[in-house]
Amino acid sequence: MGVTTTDEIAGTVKVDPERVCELKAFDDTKAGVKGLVDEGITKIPRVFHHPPDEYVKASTLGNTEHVIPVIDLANVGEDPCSRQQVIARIREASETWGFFQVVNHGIPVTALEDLKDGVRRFYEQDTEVKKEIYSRDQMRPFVYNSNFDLYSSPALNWRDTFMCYLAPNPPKPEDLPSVCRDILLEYGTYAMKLGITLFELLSEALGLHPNHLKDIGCAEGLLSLCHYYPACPEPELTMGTTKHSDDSFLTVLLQDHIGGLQVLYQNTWIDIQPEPGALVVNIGDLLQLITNDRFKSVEHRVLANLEGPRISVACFFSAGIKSTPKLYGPIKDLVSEDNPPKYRETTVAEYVHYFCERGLDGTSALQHFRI
Ligand SMILES: O=C(O)CCC(=O)C(=O)O
Ligand SMILES: [Fe+2]
Repeated sequence: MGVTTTDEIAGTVKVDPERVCELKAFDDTKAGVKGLVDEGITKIPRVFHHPPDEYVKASTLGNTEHVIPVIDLANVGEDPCSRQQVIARIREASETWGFFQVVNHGIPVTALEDLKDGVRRFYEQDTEVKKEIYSRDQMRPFVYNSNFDLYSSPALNWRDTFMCYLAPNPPKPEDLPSVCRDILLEYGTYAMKLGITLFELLSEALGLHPNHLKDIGCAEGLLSLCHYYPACPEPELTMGTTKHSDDSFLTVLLQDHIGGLQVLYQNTWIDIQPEPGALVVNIGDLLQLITNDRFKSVEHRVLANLEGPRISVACFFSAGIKSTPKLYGPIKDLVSEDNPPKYRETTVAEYVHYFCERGLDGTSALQHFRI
């Protein structure tokens, strides 16, 4: 993994030793972005500066016409008529926005609140306790650090994150911090159940057998990322999360009331308004790949905010990446002579490795796999 920055004049990529020192000094504090805020800084370090963005914000256009759909899953199990309506809305959202929100999704609202509280408790515990576990060792069952792509991305994000795999092998309770252990494991069980329901509905939306996506392993692996976006003294200079699409098949995201999550639609940033009790669902790159571009993995980002901290939990459904040598390419039933495969086959491990090595640089990893 190289340490690079873009030389704007020559348009080439070069190593900047001063920047490398700044990155290392920040990493060595092991206190993350929250540590900077706790110190009381009023100007953000230059490694967090992002170039100005080229797209328009819908909110600045006064545009209320673009609203990501909120879909009620209350009766999908019992009533065939409402199931068909839900499937139609999911199909439309997945083909256009790549995003929708769900309510009455089966996860109790108390569990969502408990999870956000647990994540907050983790970040707001004593810094010395957190320093002990701050690490970039991806082999650990629980990995806490700031900016997974610290040494490869062109600009840092105003965000700290911890991650753990909740499936196929849930972590041992003793491998998780006691402040959020029980709720993380409980949420993992709920998220998996919801994921299976969503893959059934998505399979039907594609005209496939309801079990198709589950049977090919789309829900085998579940990775959770728990983000903490501290309040930022200069939010207009940086980003909470750089523009990216997800490397999963599907992502289920819990966001709090602060807002700042935006989706790119026709060169315009559309806000995903926080909806109490709702979960945000988005199509990932791997689902776009196996549906041969029918479902869209859409770029999104998170703005830095003045009022934070903002807390979110993203659950990524993928194959069990460490184990499976299985190849994924466009599903045979979805291709034809008129619609030939647009992607070569890949393993999930290869895809995720390529995605993570590049870091969030604002471009899509999918292009690399296009035929
Ligand atoms: O924090 C959020 O709302 C989104 C995070 C995200 O996009 C991700 O983890 O991939
Ligand atoms: Fe994402």
